[in-house]
Amino acid sequence: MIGRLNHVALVVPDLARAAARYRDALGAEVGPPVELPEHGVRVVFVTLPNTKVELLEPLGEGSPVAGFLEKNPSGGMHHVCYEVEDLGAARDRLVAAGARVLGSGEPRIGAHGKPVLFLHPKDFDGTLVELEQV
Ligand SMILES: CC[C@H](C(=O)O)C(=O)SCCNC(=O)CCNC(=O)[C@H](O)C(C)(C)COP(=O)(O)OP(=O)(O)OC[C@H]1O[C@@H](n2cnc3c(N)ncnc32)[C@H](O)[C@@H]1OP(=O)(O)O
Ligand SMILES: [Co+2]
Repeated sequence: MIGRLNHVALVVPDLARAAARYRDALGAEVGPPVELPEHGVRVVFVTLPNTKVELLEPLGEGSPVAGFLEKNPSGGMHHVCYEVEDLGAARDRLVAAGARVLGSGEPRIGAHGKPVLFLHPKDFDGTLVELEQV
């Protein structure tokens, strides 16, 4: 069911500083900051030859990553995103297996303009999993 690793997401305390570090120290291809108010994050995509890194910082009140940053003030790995061909079928299979789909359970449009869902970290050994339909 899951396919390619679409991205690894890192929450950082200072997005501009983290982006500069990836660009200047690591020589990576770093995009501009993008605000996603509907998801409560500001994001910078780092494009790698085989996947992407998503640098995230909280945006606005009630950001879903604010709690994570409070618990991890230096930042840390936040989630992984796997690609699936049929998000609805994936959701149904996961729910039938007892996994918890976060939010309303309905797909939302993510940062790449495609439908995404999140699965509770407690159901995947402490890792927040995002699924993106490709
Ligand atoms: C979609 C746009 C973009 C894209 O790629 O397209 C993004 O990826 S945006 C990413 C931001 N959006 C989300 O993360 C949405 C899904 N996340 C959530 O619904 C919450 O963050 C949730 C439910 C995972 C955690 O909620 P909260 O921060 O309020 O923490 P809790 O105290 O309720 O957590 C319960 C339990 O889970 C542990 N936890 C929390 N976050 C993570 C995490 N990222 N990785 C692993 N574990 C996590 C937390 O420590 C608690 O554990 P406990 O042992 O009970 O202390
Ligand atoms: Co993501």
